[in-house]
Amino acid sequence: MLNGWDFLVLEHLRHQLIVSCQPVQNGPLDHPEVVAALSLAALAGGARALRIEGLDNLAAVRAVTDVPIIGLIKHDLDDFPVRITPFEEDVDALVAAGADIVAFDATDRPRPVPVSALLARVRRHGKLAMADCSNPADGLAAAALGCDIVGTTLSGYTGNSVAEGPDLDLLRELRNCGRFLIAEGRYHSPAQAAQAIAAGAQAVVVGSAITRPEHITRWFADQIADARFSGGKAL
Ligand SMILES: CC(=O)N[C@H](C=O)[C@@H](O)[C@H](O)[C@H](O)COP(=O)(O)O
Repeated sequence: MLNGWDFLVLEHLRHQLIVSCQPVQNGPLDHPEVVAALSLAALAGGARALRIEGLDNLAAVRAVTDVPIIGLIKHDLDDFPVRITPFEEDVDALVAAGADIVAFDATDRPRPVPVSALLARVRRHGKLAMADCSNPADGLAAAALGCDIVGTTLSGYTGNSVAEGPDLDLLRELRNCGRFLIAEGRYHSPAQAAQAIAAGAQAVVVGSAITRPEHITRWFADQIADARFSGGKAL
């Protein structure tokens, strides 16, 4: 059962845009002050909330805005494939740095700490829990455990290659999961974000298409290269 404040946070996000401000790692934008600036730019454009990775970035963004922040920490672990907020200590640190919502990997993959323990830790802090899922089974399991938010974040990222396009079918399969459903992952155009809402999402997270100019530039460059060589002959 949501408390009054959490209910208000989710109502604030209903059918709204959330922008993930996660610069390309070690790229020219990968600095807390730049993440804070990207966040303010996203809010100026109509984002209702932000998704921020890393404690320094989170603290820098918390210092400039009161909007809801989904916080996460990515680790590259030697022994486990899960990356997003795998440890209870990560939850504590994210809350201390200002996260309102804590996102963690909720896929059915080997992990150092069970999803239930991460959820319990988020609960202990009185914050909202977002389960980053990859398929219907993950989403339904996270919903049954009591995660407040189910996200499609990890669809297409648990196999050997990254899928093309957003997973609208997963939204359709989870639209009745009974939790606040967030579309996330490869929403690269406003039209696709609108399709997510039509497919049952209650909010949409967009990252790369807004805050990773390296990726956006590559999409343009690749399309132009395709046009240059279309039909097998150079223009
Ligand atoms: C798979 C994974 O680690 N996803 C991460 C989760 O926080 C981010 O790298 C993504 O940028 C984010 O999910 C937004 O997605 P997109 O950038 O496609 O709009």
